[in-house]
Amino acid sequence: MPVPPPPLGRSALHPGAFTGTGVVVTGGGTGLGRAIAVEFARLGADVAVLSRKDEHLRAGLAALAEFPGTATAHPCDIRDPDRIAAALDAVEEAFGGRPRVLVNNAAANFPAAAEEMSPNAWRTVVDITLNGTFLCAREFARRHLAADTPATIINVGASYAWTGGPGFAHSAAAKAGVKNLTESLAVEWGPYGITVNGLVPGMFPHRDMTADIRGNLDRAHDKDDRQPVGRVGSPHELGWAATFLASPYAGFISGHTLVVDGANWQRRTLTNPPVVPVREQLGLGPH
Ligand SMILES: CCCCCCCCCCC/C=C/C(=O)SCCNC(=O)CCNC(=O)[C@H](O)C(C)(C)COP(=O)(O)OP(=O)(O)OC[C@H]1O[C@@H](n2cnc3c(N)ncnc32)[C@H](O)[C@@H]1OP(=O)(O)O
Ligand SMILES: NC(=O)C1=CN([C@@H]2O[C@H](COP(=O)(O)OP(=O)(O)OC[C@H]3O[C@@H](n4cnc5c(N)ncnc54)[C@H](OP(=O)(O)O)[C@@H]3O)[C@@H](O)[C@H]2O)C=CC1
Repeated sequence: MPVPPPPLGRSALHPGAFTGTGVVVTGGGTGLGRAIAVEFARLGADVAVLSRKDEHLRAGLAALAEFPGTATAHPCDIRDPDRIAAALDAVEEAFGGRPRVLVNNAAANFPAAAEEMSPNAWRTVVDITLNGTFLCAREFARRHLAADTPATIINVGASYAWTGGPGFAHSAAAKAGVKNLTESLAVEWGPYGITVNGLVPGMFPHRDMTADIRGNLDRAHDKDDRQPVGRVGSPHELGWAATFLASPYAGFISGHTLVVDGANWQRRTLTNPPVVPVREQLGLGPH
């Protein structure tokens, strides 16, 4: 029997747990990033949203408006190290100090058969998802290393980092890189008080999903029944996991990637459903 989560608005951590703490969420104006930003704000954090599009920056600010902490939003393409540095300067000015938490949530993805993918399509997804994550982590950590202040980084991943992602070869390879990067950085920066963890969402439908990913998911009308725990996730559950990982109660957790997916990715048998070639899944004709 599926067990529903506590409702939106509840939290395991105590009210005010993040009061006075600055949190940066890349891609925090939409979908899961916004849900993560909101759960930090609910616990009193000052929250900064970084993303490219004005409409997403405004959506992030609107979602954060009801909470007491400072909310700020800054245009930034995470592929550009100079723009990341400028955005973090602006965040520090808005907060009156360095943010202690970075959530590397922004990513890029679209379904494509590997043989149809243009070199630029591959580069774009890897550049945003893996290189952008590294560049944000690097700039954020350099500031804390220079100031000798503790910090925590959460890198949002995907479970096809372990399994491969047919139809999403670029994103799966980039997310595998993100998981591996998480492990390297946790060891490199641990001695300086910086923890680095990964956070992997499973099936969390939300209204900001890009049309082609939603289109793929919408083909299954019984999504709850397809999850081992009998239901899909609610975005605020991912926010709870992020706030836990950034809390003092997770201070001894570093280099770990936490999968929040109701055990869906471990669901394999020797007789999986019949193989449907990716071209067929994507509605492409023969080669
Ligand atoms: C088949 C099985 C179905 C199973 C379904 C399960 C799916 C689960 C997956 C869950 C795991 C991960 C999820 C996510 O990561 S969700 C996050 C997705 N969100 C976003 O991607 C938001 C941001 N995205 C974007 O901004 C754009 O979509 C883009 C990634 C394209 C980046 O924008 P940018 O402006 O920088 O790039 P361009 O538009 O200039 O495009 C660059 C090249 O990429 C080619 N391209 C773009 N879209 C497609 C497409 N849909 N198909 C093929 N190629 C594409 C584009 O043509 C450019 O290449 P060229 O210059 O060679 O033309
Ligand atoms: N939805 C799901 O079921 C799953 C999601 N994930 C992961 O969860 C995270 C959030 O996904 P989700 O909320 O669904 O996706 P969304 O498409 O809603 O959000 C992606 C965000 O990334 C931002 N972004 C994209 N490119 C850049 C860039 N170059 N610079 C700055 N910001 C950028 C976008 O903002 P803007 O366009 O304004 O730049 C957008 O807000 C991602 O890391 C994704 O890979 C993993 C597994 C499953």
